[in-house]
Amino acid sequence: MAREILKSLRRIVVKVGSSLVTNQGQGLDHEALDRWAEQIAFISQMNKEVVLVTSGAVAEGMLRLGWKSRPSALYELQAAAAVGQMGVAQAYATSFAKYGLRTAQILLTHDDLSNRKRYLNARSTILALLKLNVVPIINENDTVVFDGIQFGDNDNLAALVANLIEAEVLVILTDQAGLYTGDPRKDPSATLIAEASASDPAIEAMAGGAGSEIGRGGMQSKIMAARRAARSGTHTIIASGKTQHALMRLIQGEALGTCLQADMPVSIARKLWLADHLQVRGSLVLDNGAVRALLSKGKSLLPVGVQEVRGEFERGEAVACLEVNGREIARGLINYNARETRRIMCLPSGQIESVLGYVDEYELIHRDNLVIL
Ligand SMILES: Nc1ncnc2c1ncn2[C@@H]1O[C@H](COP(=O)(O)OP(=O)(O)O)[C@@H](O)[C@H]1O
Ligand SMILES: N[C@@H](CCC(=O)OP(=O)(O)O)C(=O)O
Repeated sequence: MAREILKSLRRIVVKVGSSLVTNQGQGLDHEALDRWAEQIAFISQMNKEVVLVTSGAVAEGMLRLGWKSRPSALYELQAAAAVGQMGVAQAYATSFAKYGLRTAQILLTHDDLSNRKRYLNARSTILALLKLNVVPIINENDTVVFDGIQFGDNDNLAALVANLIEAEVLVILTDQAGLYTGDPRKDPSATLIAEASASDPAIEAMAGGAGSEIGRGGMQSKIMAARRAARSGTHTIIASGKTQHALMRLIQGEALGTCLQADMPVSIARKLWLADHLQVRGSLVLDNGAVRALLSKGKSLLPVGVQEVRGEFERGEAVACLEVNGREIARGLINYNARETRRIMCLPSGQIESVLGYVDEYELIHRDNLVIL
């Protein structure tokens, strides 16, 4: 059962929406932030990695600028978000420091994650922060979005982040106990769904979207996010952030909220995605040792095992890995462009810096970004 994974999971993305982090859209609810920090600190102590996706920039900006109602012009929303994001970062740093944790601010757009080079950089940065035991606090980079700052955007962003870092679970906390058979604000007889497949078309019909008074992104954007997360093997739990210690209780296996299950585990989903979606831009001819390391030991590909580089490609693009006889054995996202790869091939990783003057990564293709064919 998908919920079982909560007890053994390694990495989790938690998304808290506007309805939970703001005081009715005016400023941040600092006590609520303290409660998230306390719960995330509890989870980190269990050796699990947590990434927090949070809204609140526009609401905090409105308070700081003395604006009573949410503006409709995009440039005004963006200005408010720019003012408010200072407060979001500051407030989370303060709340987490109470529990001995450091935080980092990451502002992303959907475009960043569809660009392969930026995708790899965002991924490396977040994974490095997690290794350093720093909690990444993510929001949309509202300054540069061009299609509006919309309620529900962060549901989608949280799903993209879950895909980016291969989180096993995405928890979307909101103001309802989970997904109901209908919008509980309008239909008092609606009942809570405990579990469903994220790809079940019936759940979309239950979810209210734009038009409901408070939930402008509503459940619909959460279902879309769950569906997107499931494509990379991530299960989604939608639960109430108002329930006391909801996160701690979920992580200990309590059946709160709605669990929307992915049909396959993260590892397999990622490999399928890599195999299906990557247009190969070039190829690497490997020596026998590297072929063995990839095929039988599940290792990353190091520059030392590459004998020849064919074609032109940029960092983050897909390349094929060939045996000396030309047979393709794997493909993956490469950490260096073709020029750099030609300079560092056949060399031990310790020499990358002296040859190039910098090191992006010690692996040419990390095993997480590699699919064996
Ligand atoms: N089937 C449903 N089950 C639960 N809530 C629903 C459903 N359909 C619509 N909603 C609405 O979605 C709202 C939550 O979405 P939203 O306000 O966008 O939250 P957040 O700010 O946490 O992202 C609920 O308050 C509820 O009114
Ligand atoms: N990025 C914006 C808000 C995006 C948004 O409202 O998302 P959500 O909380 O999912 O409805 C902010 O920080 O104010």
